[in-house]
Amino acid sequence: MTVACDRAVTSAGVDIGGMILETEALAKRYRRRWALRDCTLAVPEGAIVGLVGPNGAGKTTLLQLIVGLLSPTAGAVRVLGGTPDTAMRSGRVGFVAQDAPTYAGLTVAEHLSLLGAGLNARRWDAAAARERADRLSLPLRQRAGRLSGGQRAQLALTLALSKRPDLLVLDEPVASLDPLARRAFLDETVAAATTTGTAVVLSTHLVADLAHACTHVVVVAGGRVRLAAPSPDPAELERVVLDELGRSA
Ligand SMILES: Nc1ncnc2c1ncn2[C@@H]1O[C@H](COP(=O)(O)OP(=O)(O)OP(=O)(O)O)[C@@H](O)[C@H]1O
Repeated sequence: MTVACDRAVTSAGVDIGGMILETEALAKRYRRRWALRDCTLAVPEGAIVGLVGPNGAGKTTLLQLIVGLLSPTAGAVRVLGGTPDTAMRSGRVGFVAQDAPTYAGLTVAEHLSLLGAGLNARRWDAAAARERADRLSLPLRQRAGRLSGGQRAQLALTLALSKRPDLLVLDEPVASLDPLARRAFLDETVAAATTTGTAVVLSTHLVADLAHACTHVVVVAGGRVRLAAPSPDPAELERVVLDELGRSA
């Protein structure tokens, strides 16, 4: 499916130079089953794209193609003008997977000191990482394996945000956060997009979150993009998304 809208998504064949992320007829098949088909998107600097769709729709598949954890069966994905692998190696992409992986044997402080600086020393904002960890009362001396699910997610998000990435890719980042933490995290995401131009692609089942933070919404169902458009008015968003999902059910 090729879709068009003013900023985040353009038609195939249109000059979309300068985009942080582009996918062109991107597709992934597992054996005989297509998990994602014909996905064409273009995401510019500063856009926050909310990816929504039912279980098994293809959201994680799309995000993993973007960060190079999966290879396309067909089509192409370009991140920061190059391949996902090159972009990931550059340290300019922050990625938090669905299960917010951390190193169980390392403490919070060790994550911040060893991993953070190791990811990309030039961009790593150690002060911001420490300030965020303190603000969230993450226990610095505790091993990640002993953190709660929400604390582990917050640690992974702290690492990703403090890299000051050009692209932030988040697979259900707020699922395990309490409501206040969710709202605060979304505010931080908006701040990163507006102040440093970070482009964000995040999947969520919480449509209300899209209204709060996202500039664009992409609805995926059955492995196909059903809607890709600027976020409608917050009051309208839930109805638009549910209508689209209802049509594709
Ligand atoms: N490794 C795999 N092998 C075979 N099929 C897979 C594999 N990973 C995902 N799939 C299938 O691909 C489809 C899309 O899965 P995906 O995980 O991308 O969905 P999702 O939208 O992220 O779902 P959820 O909201 O439940 O996390 C599903 O039908 C799933 O069963």
